[in-house]
This record gives sequence, structure tokens and C-alpha cells, in this order.
Amino acid sequence: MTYRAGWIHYTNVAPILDSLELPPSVTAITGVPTEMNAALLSGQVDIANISAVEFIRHADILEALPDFSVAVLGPVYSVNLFHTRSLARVRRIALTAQSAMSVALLEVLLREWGLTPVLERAEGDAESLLNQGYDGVLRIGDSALREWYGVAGPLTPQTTMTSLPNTGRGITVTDLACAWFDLTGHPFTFAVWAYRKDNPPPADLIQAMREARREGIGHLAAVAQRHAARLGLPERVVQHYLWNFRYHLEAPDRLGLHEFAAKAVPGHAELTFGPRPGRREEVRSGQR
Ligand SMILES: C=C(O[C@@H]1C=C(C(=O)O)C=C[C@H]1O)C(=O)O
Repeated sequence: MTYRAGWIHYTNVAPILDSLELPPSVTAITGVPTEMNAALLSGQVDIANISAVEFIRHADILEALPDFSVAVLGPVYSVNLFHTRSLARVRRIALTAQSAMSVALLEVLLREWGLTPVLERAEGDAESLLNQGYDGVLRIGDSALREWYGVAGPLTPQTTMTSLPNTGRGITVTDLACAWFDLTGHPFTFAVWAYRKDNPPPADLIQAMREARREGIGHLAAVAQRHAARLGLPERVVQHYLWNFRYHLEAPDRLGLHEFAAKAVPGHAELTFGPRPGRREEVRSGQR
């Protein structure tokens, strides 16, 4: 029987997906996070990299792969609140309909900061929404990365990649993953690869994903070069963006995930993960 996958194919997943050769029994569609969340929950696909908050909300029926994540420790550069006043004075924030995770994260952060701006769904790029009466705009993914660079760039040869700018053109960019780190000291896990508990993925798909990730991470400069050209961004910016991600759902990423779950979805069902790869398999697939 065919096993159906749904991939969020933002640039941050390129190190896993670009080299992925699907086994013959697997088909795949692609879309933005809210589309893939819905596709998994409606049964249109059997596995998807979904917004982690949807995994938490549906932890009673979903399980996640034990060693795949899109997570960061500190800034992410592509989950951005663009604002024209100081955070404490922001009154009206436009939210993208593409994202479940960043909206949930923003709600947690606003609560922790004691702020209560109006949140509204509105599509468009950050600058035009800021010109339409919003003083805050939440954006994610490739367009958010490009818009951050539009505000903070261009980088000079002297810019060190450890202190990238976050202001320009009268706009400040608050990186929500960085704000999460400031609050908790933990990584933020944006996405996990989830499937229904009664329908786990075939072993050859998981194996292919692990091989593709090893290939992608092993050739990150080439992945960055390809996507920098597509995004119209400098190669070193995209390379920095990509190597910054944590793709293996390691213990700190799980810690961050559980901490977020407790804050965002109190009373959620226990989070469950598939079995970790066995030692033999790890050695065979070249992982440590
Ligand atoms: C960090 C990002 O992660 C993505 C953001 C998601 C969301 O906001 O719902 C979902 C999946 C992630 O891959 C991003 O695309 O900017």
C-alpha cells in the first residue's frame, strides 16, 4: 500500500529533504505548515513535518519520529515579529495564516511579558502591513528570512555572524526563538515529523530520511549555495541560517518541547515518540 507524506518545504528543511529519495511505496505532497498540519489531521497524508504545537494538541493520536526536528538554540532568523514601536507599546499585530507554531509561541511570550496587543490574521509582507496601520507583523519561513535581511542587511565584510543586526529602516525585528531562549535558556522546537500512532512510517522511509539528512548536513555549503541563489540572499547568510538548526530532536530539544507544551497546552496528553534507532542500525547508517 502507498504511504503518503506531506512536507513543509521551507529552506530550513532543505538539508533533510533536498537529497531525499523516496522509497517506491511512498508519495509526497508539499505545502506551508498550516496546510500540512491539516493534511495530517484529516488523513490526507500519513506523515508530515508539522508545527510542534499541533503535535502537542493531538498527542492522544499522534506520535513523532524520535530523532527528527527543526529546532534552534537562540536566534532562528525566520520566525520574526517586525515592529515599529518598542514591544511594550505595540498595540496591533498582524499574524500570518501559514503558521500555527509561531502564533502559539507569540501568545506564550506575550503572556510572559504581560502584554495584550490585538492579534489579527492578515497576509502581506511586513513592510506593507506596517504601512497599513499594524505596528507589529509576525512572519515565518523563507519570506520572513528575506524580510529580516531587507531590514537588517546588507551585511558588511566586517559583520561577524555571531552578532547579526536586527534593526533598520525604522523597524526592529524580534526573533521569537531568541526571545524563547532568553526566557527559558532552552532550544525551541518548531517542527517534528508526526504520524498517527496506528500508522507508523515504513522503515525504508525513515532510513532514507536519515541518509538524506546526513548527505544534506555533510554538504551544507552546496545546499546553502543553491538556496541562496533561489532566495536572492548572500550565501554566507543562508549557510549561517542552515547550520544554526538542530535536526536530531536531541535531549535539549525535547526539553524545550516539553517546556513549551506545558506553557502552551496545559493538560495535554503525554508526548510519544517512536523507538530510537538501535545501536546496530546507527552503526550501519553511519550515525554516532
Ligand atoms: C523555523 C521555522 O519553522 C517552521 C515553522 C512552523 C510554524 O510556524 O508553524 C512549522 C514548521 C517549521 O518547519 C520557519 O519556517 O521559519
